[in-house]
Amino acid sequence: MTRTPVNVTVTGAAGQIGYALLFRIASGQLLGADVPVKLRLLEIPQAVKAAQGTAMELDDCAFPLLAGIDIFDNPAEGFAGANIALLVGARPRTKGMERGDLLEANGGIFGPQGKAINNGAADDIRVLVVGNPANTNALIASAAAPDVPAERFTAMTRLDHNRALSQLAAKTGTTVADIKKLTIWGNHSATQYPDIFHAEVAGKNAAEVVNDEAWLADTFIPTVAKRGAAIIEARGASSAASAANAAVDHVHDWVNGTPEGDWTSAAIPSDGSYGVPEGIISSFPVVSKNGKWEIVQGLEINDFSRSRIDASVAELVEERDAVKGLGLL
Ligand SMILES: NC(=O)c1ccc[n+]([C@@H]2O[C@H](COP(=O)([O-])OP(=O)(O)OC[C@H]3O[C@@H](n4cnc5c(N)ncnc54)[C@H](O)[C@@H]3O)[C@@H](O)[C@H]2O)c1
Ligand SMILES: O=C(O)C[C@H](O)C(=O)O
Repeated sequence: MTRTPVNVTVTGAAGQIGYALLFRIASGQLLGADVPVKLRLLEIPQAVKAAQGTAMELDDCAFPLLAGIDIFDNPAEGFAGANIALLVGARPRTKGMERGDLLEANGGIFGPQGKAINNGAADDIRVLVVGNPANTNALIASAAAPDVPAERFTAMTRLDHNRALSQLAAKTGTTVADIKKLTIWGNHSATQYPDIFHAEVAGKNAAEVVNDEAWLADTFIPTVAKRGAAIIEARGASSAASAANAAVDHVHDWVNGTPEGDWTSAAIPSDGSYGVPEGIISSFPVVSKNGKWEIVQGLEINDFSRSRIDASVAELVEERDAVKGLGLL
């Protein structure tokens, strides 16, 4: 093995997404079958022992691409030299907690982590925030890292994208491989807007194939947008393997590029495209070229889509203003 290993930092490594994610990274699915990785696991002190247990299991898999595992309980060490950072660990909402409390608690995590990334990560650092509220946590981390280009901070809506692919395939009697150019717009929350107006099913316009606006408004959109809650209800815990899978998809495509003739969805800093205020970390239709996300331009947005994009973006603006009010930006 001649290539220098890529340093991948994973926060919340002892959590349930961490458990589903680390083995996929170590097996080569994140970056490619010829790319060695070094894992840097960041946890809170109380969870370090559990992270050590996971590291023992990683060792026991004897992954040829896994060049090392280190475990840390402080961000400065955890992000030192990181090329890829997956920010999974977050403060979950607990009983009686208001939205503002949640944003503040997460500010206490993502602010210091952003600062540590700013001070110690590698120059080519790429950050994916998975921990909720993911878009705004990414904004907080980015604001704390003024020396890192804002475009390197992204949040995950790939799980929503994958959920939408599956729902549309089921409705149209096709497979996800037949579907292209689907988009998730806005926030990774119940206001998100899964858009099929530019999507294709086996080469035909998806909205025309479906031809059922009631299904779109009353079944498809709420099913995708509330899927996270439905999984919590069914499993008694939030999605883990599917979230880990989406994180692998996001980083894989960011680094290696999206397939020709298709696009995906990712929450990236807005450049003002499609009327989304500049700087907000919002989900868009994106392609990755030469290791950079680019927003797909020139799509016509109909009234049905416009009102839904605007509603989700308004929620992101509210979250941004709330964290600004808390002095986190
Ligand atoms: N964006 C998405 O699509 C998506 C999907 C599913 C879950 N999520 C979110 O991902 C997050 C993690 O989910 P999970 O099921 O793995 O949760 P979990 O509770 O099983 O694990 C979270 C882990 O994070 C750790 N942690 C907490 N604070 C930390 C800090 N400051 N530094 C490092 N580690 C820290 C905890 O000790 C814990 O081990 C949650 O916020 C969840 O809502 C997002
Ligand atoms: O953890 C959650 O609240 C749900 C999660 O974001 C999901 O979409 O599955």
